[in-house]
Amino acid sequence: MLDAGGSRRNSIELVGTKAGTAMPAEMRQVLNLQGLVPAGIEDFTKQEVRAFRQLMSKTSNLEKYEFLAGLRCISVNLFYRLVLNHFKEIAPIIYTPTVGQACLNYSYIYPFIYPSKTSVGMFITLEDTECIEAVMENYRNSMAQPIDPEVAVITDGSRILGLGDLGVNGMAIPIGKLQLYVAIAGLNPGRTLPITLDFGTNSLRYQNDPLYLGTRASRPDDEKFYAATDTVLGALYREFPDILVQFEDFSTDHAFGLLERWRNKALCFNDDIQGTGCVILGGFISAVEQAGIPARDQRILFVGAGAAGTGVAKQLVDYFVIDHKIPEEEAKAMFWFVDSRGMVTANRGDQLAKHKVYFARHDNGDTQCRSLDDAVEYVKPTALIGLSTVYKAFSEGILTRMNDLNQVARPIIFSLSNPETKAECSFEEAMRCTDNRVLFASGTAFPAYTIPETGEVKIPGQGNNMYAFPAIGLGAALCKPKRITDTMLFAVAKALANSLNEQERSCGELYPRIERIRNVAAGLAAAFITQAVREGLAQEQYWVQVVESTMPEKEAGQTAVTGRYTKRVLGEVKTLMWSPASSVEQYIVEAVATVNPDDI
Ligand SMILES: O=C([O-])CC(=O)C(=O)O
Ligand SMILES: [Mg+2]
Repeated sequence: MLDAGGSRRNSIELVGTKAGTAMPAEMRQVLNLQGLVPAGIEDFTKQEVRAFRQLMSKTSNLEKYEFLAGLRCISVNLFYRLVLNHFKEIAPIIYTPTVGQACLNYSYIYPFIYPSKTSVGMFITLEDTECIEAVMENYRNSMAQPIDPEVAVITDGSRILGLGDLGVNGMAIPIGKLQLYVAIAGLNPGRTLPITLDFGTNSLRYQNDPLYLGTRASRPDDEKFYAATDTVLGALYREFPDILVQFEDFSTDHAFGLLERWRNKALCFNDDIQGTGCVILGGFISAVEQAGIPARDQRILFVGAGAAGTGVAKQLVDYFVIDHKIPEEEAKAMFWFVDSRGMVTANRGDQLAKHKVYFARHDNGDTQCRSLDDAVEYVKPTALIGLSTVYKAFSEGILTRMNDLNQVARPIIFSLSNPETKAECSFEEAMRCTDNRVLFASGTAFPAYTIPETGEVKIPGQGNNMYAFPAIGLGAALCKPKRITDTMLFAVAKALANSLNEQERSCGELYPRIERIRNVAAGLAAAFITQAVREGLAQEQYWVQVVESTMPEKEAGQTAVTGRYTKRVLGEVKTLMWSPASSVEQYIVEAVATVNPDDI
């Protein structure tokens, strides 16, 4: 007879690598399945080929998303095998940009799953916060494997990508982010925990939608919001003391508020402020190096002054201060902001939100630029960074003007808003309007562009935080720092800029190619760990020893950390972690290792 734990184990194996048509004859016999499955006994590879064919036969990306979500409920292993072997094709489905559509439709496409078998994650209402320990316990009991989650991605759905308040429908975001943790950082799926705080939505459309899955109420005021999130986070850290919490897609004020409240007392970071900041800084460093003018001559105009915008700009200021020895006031003066009311100045006559004050211009005299066109004329920027969620905010006129203004240096244009329907401009537009001279990065994935005259194929940089968060999470999961500091994130950004290979650099690219993302993430995680040890914040003794024994030669240290990690994964904790640096074959070896036919 099987106890509860036994039947849980059983369900893992049935969805494991020997499931369905891959089940060996003996297993079919034991389970009395003769005559109930086709005769062919296949290997996992064939199942994968069939699944990929079925995926590709779907006509829309949303259908592909639904297919993959369903597949994941049936076979976690097959799902991840597909994701890993076809990462380039599948990442834009399970993640940006299709995940945006998935969020908009989440209440319609919610898969029919049985949470007692395959938990999607936690949906926590305000009422649930009153019995939060029971919620944690329920989650623990629902897990397929009796292991603690290592990373939680948490949202309240109040600012999903650039799509606004989507309430509980935002759950597709933590799910997608954590799938990338598995695919890029090698985390065990069972160690990932998506959480949506279903505290209501201010969208009347959803409140009145009969199929809406969440709480039909307006959002609580700040006092209630912070009290409830404190309750949830407190319980989460009590239940899983080592867990890393990634805050995701909270509205701007709460994004800053939660980060301030928690960053110094627990292991957490905000992906939209710090993760995005890291990636943009990494790409920006590469762009500044390739632009053709001294770094201190950059004039940087930010369009959009929300959480992401000012967070990113602060990190860029640090870069100029630390790497180029420019005094902070001078570095700050290299930045201008435009928001919905025009250029952000100290004297434009409105009460500036707290996070904008640092960057408000004081040197504009009577000039107030109300439009982006005016600001471009006034600032004469060398770099234009869009985090505005205003679709096509970078008009052809603005892009052409950037080209005219930057005939000596190559213009830097980052169109970072997400998803594509919010992007400030496309790669193609930026290329066409700048005689193909642009140094470009975007938040969403744009297709490659073929220069008509030469036939040369150019690849746009995807300045998406997926280059950072899996690496930060992996680094944190391994060395368990007491907290995450700005300097640790700075180390990740620098490592990202340094990760470009010769070929990528010579093509004017700003980010490593997506095909290399697993190896790149391992290097970034190593940089994170090295810095955490340097700051005395790493708690996992093993890592402290490894890193300290290789300091101060940073490069050598990084290699050593990555190498030891692989060894550790395969040797000591193989069922708990999958190596980010390992090949797909090794990954599969790990997956197979979790299957134990004797338990059936
Ligand atoms: O999810 C993404 O692609 C990037 C991101 O964090 C956001 O736009 O909020
Ligand atoms: Mg986000």
